[in-house]
Amino acid sequence: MTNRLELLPAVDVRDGQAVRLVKGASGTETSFGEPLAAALAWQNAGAEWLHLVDLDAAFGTGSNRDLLREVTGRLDIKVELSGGIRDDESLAAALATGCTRVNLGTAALETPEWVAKVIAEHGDKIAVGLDVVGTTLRGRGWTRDGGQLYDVLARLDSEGCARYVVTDVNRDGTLTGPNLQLLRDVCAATDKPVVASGGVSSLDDLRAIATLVPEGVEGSIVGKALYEQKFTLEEALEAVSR
Ligand SMILES: O=C(O)c1ccccc1N[C@@H]1O[C@H](COP(=O)(O)O)[C@@H](O)[C@H]1O
Repeated sequence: MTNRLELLPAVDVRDGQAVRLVKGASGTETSFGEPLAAALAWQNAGAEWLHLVDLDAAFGTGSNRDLLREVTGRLDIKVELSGGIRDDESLAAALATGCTRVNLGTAALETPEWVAKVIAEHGDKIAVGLDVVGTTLRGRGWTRDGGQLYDVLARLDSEGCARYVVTDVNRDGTLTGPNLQLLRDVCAATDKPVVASGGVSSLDDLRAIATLVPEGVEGSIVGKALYEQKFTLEEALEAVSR
């Protein structure tokens, strides 16, 4: 595990556009233009990772698969690919993009046997997104309850899941700060690295998340704060470099 907090700028794609949502709610989209342009901007600003999400696939309203494959193929940086990866076919397509890892959400709640199988087959190419309201997991575009956080975490740990992407749904896209207690609690419950997601609004938020690196937080996704220019990616990378 690295000592420096990794930053993963997010490019969430809906209907071919880079968007940000509020609390993951469909219909709250603000559009930020071409996904490839956004991704290349983060790469050019020094990003080592991109968190790339097919929101239509997550919501079940369509697919941006070809576009996400093109974006991933055009980047030199590591890509965490997410949204709608729920079976052998969608997993094979996601991995074939050349992404560094995929992030599974709904599947971990609805098809646990399949997730155990792909964890065994693909190791650290598989992360699981634990998207929570309180301690209740949400799936299907964060519209349905899907079990209890610590029960599912214990199950996935026992199956060898390599990493968790933990999102506080009620903070996501709100610029209200990360849920540090949730991150601490998840880190206390697992030895596996945790990527924080949801709520980052300032460089101080990133510095606060960085204090949790010794507890197991490996990285942080940054979305709306970058798009709304609360700080630049260069400033963010500098803030977590010390
Ligand atoms: O990132 C979002 O804003 C988001 C909002 C609503 C639903 C999903 C969202 N993001 C990503 O989608 C995966 C889950 O996709 P699936 O359930 O596997 O199809 C989730 O982990 C987030 O990374």
